[in-house]
Amino acid sequence: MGLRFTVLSSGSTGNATVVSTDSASVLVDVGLSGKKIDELLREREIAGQDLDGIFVTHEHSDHIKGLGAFARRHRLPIYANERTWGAMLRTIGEIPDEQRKILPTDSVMEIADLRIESYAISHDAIEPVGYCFLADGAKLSLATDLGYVSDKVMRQLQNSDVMVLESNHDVDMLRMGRYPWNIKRRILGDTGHLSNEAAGEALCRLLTGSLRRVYLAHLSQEHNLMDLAKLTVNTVLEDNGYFYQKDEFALCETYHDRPTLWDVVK
Ligand SMILES: Nc1ccn([C@@H]2O[C@H](COP(=O)(O)O)[C@@H](O)[C@H]2O)c(=O)n1
Repeated sequence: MGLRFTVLSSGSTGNATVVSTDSASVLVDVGLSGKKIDELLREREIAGQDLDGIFVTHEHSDHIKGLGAFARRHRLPIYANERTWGAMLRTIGEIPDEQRKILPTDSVMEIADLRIESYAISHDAIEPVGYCFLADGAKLSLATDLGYVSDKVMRQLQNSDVMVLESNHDVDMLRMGRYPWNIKRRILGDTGHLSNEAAGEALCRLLTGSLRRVYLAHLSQEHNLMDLAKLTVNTVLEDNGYFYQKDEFALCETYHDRPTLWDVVK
């Protein structure tokens, strides 16, 4: 079946994504309780102990809430860079040495036929990363929790077939919303979260030959709506002269309260 994935949950209430090939299966982040992740995996006919490892993007609780319990229960290796390990150790509890794996930022590793590339992103965590997954000539890129898309990130995301891209908020809804000003400033800043417009602008530079689907992710439940996110991204694309046919490219949804269907990347 080739490279495939399901976003189990997306948003500030918890993030987790499964990426699989016929020979490897990994989880990116465990932002829900270990019990809930097991339940969602079962729904997708995956057993926790069959995973080959967990890749951590950063230490914020919506990405590591269930990490310790889940990894210990299934004796899974956890991959993160050294500074992220340092930042999350006190919250995830004791992890046996054999499960602690250091994956430096901007490095590449392979598990069976799955190639995993980590890349640095701009977010207010100690050393946050995104991941690209490649197998069978297909590329899936995960890009959430980033304040802006740097040229380096842009180069990393090039030639993706499918992307999971942050579209956190509508700027006007956020500005008028009830969050305290310091949190609004954080979200809008360079180490915060991508707005719908910023996601659209990034896509203008990424909508090249191979990109077929983009899953809008990490939507705020306070300051966004899926239809608004899609409309804004499409408007930015059209304003910049990017028009596409429905059979060429699609904007897809992720959810905070249910998994996406399996997507076979290519
Ligand atoms: N009281 C709050 C609410 C949210 N945050 C952080 O803001 C970011 C965006 O959150 P959404 O739920 O609106 O997507 C996210 O990083 C939250 O953790 C906060 O710090 N305090």
